[in-house]
Amino acid sequence: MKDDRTNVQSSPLRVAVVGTSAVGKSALTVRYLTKRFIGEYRSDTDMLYKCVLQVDGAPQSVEIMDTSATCEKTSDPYLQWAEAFVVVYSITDKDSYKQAVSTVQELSERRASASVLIIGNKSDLGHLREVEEVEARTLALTHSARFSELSTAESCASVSEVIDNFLKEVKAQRNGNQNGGSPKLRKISVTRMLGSLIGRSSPPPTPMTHLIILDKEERNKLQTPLTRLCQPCFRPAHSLPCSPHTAV
Ligand SMILES: Nc1nc2c(ncn2[C@@H]2O[C@H](COP(=O)(O)OP(=O)(O)OP(=O)(O)O)[C@@H](O)[C@H]2O)c(=O)[nH]1
Repeated sequence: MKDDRTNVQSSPLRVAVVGTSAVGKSALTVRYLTKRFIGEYRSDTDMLYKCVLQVDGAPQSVEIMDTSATCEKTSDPYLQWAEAFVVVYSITDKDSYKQAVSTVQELSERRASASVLIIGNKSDLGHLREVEEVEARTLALTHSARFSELSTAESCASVSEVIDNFLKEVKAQRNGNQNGGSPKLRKISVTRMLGSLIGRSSPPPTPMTHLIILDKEERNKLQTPLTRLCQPCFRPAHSLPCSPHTAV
């Protein structure tokens, strides 16, 4: 389906970036969208980036949800919202890998048709390695997922290549086109600069790829009718709010 005014495919590719705290989800997302590596980010809220990318030769709306790991609750909202998942762990953190394994297994069971990319981040810290590459590669093979080990901090090119190719596959899968297309993607438009995702102590990057932050109204639109979400962590609140947050 196309929007005649913009010639942009109107139904966005929705990608959720998930993983435990401090594995580099925000760094990875912002690195991909802006080419910049920024050391510290706010970690108490989810960020939704809306942009238009050139995917496989055509402009394509893409929404990337950088999830916050502040509140360890069910991933249900993301399971329902996204059609593709980037599961991030740190090669220096075995627990983060265990959580990635659990997430990938859950995706296999509940979203079998979703595209999954597993990223082992922080490969520049090989001397602190706790997760062997072969482990994660085997996990990916077992679940028909993509896998890459990389350093968001050191290699912008790797981040771009891996996610570009992933988006191309997501789009191809949606279109039922198994042949894929050009791996070279180019960002062609953006909507708004986002400086607020960066911690107060960090200077804003300028210029940067323009992004949109997920505001409360937009966040609520992602909510299924029967699901109450904890605000701001955007995970379901059951009998109690997700401490220390307040249910909406
Ligand atoms: N050495 C190294 N550090 C990294 C890399 N990527 C991210 N970091 C650092 O890891 C820390 C956590 O990065 P974030 O992007 O905030 O991690 P996150 O997964 O979004 O964390 P939450 O918001 O808590 O869920 C920061 O200090 C980053 O600078 C990397 O490739 N190498």
